[in-house]
Amino acid sequence: MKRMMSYGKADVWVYRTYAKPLTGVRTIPESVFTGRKNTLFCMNVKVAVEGEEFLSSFKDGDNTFIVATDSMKNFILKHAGDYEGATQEGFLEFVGRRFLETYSQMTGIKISGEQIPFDELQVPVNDKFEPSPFVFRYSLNEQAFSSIEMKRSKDEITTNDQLSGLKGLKLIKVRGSSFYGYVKDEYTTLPESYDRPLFVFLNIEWRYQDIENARGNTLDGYVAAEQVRDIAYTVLHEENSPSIQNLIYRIGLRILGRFPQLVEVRFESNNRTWETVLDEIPSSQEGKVFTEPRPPFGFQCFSMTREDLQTDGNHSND
Ligand SMILES: O=c1[nH]c(=O)c2[nH]c(=O)[nH]c2[nH]1
Repeated sequence: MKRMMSYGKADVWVYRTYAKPLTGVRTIPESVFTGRKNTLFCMNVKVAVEGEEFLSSFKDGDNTFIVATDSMKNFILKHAGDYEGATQEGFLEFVGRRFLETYSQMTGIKISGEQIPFDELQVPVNDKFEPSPFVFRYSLNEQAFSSIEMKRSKDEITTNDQLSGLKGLKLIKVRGSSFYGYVKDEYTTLPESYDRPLFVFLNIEWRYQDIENARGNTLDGYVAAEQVRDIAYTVLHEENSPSIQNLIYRIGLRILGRFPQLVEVRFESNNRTWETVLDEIPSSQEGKVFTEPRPPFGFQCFSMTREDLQTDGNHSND
C-alpha cells in the first residue's frame, strides 16, 4: 500500500489589488457577465506538498529537507505580486509550478483556492449611479473554487488534474417545485408536495478538456463561475423541478451545452427546503409562513459528461 505523506499550509489569505482584468469572456444567453475588473483579486489558498525526501522528517526528526509551512505562506503571497494573469486557476498553476521549480525535494503538489468575493457598490456620480472603483462590500455569497495537482518527474512538470468550481450557491424558488411519487412504505412520513418552496445549496465543479482554457489566456475558452451561477438560477427559474436530482441534471445539461470546452460537470447539492408553518394566512391569497428545516439534511452527488448531452433527447437548450 502506498504511504500517504504530505504537508502544507491552509488558510493562506491572499488579498491582491489591481490584478489584470479578465476580458474576452464569451457571453451566454443566461448571463450578463462579460468579465472581471479584478481590482480585488482575493483568495484563501491551501497547499500540500509531497516528496520521498520528507520521510526522514517524519521518521527521524531530521528537518533538512523541510520547507517550513510558514515559508510556504510567504512564497504564495510573494508570488501573488508576481502573477500577471487574471484568473485564480492561472495563479494556482503559476505558484504550484514555481514551488516545484524552486524546491527539488518537492515532487508533487496539490494547491487549491476559494476566491473571496467582494461586491461592487453603486454610488451617485453626475446624476447617475455607477460602481465605485474604490469601495467594495465583502460578500458572504458563493465562491469560485479551483484546484490543481502537479507532479515533477526528472525535469518535467506535468499537471495531473485541474478542477474549477463554485461553492455554496444558495437558491430559493418560492413556487414551481414538487416532490412526489417516491417509495411509500412503513418508514414514510413525508407528505407528497406539489408546490414546495425549494431551497437548495449547490456546489458545482467543472473540468476542461484543455487546461489552457482554464488559465483564462485563450480568447473565449474560460468558463467564469459567475456564468455557471447564472445558468443555475436561470434553469431553476425557467423549469419546474420534480426533485433536486432532476434539477441538477438539467443544470448540468445546460452547462455542458453552453461550454463545449468542458468534459465534465459535477454536483453536490443539499436540500434545505423550508418547513411549512402556516399553509394559509388571512391577509394574503398566496402567502405562507415557513421556518428553517430541521436537520438531518438530504444531499445528492452527480457527475455528467458530454455523453449525457448526446443521450438526452429532450433537453431545452436552444
Ligand atoms: O428533491 C428531493 N429529492 C429527494 O430525494 C428527497 N427526499 C426527501 O425527503 N425530500 C427530497 N427532495
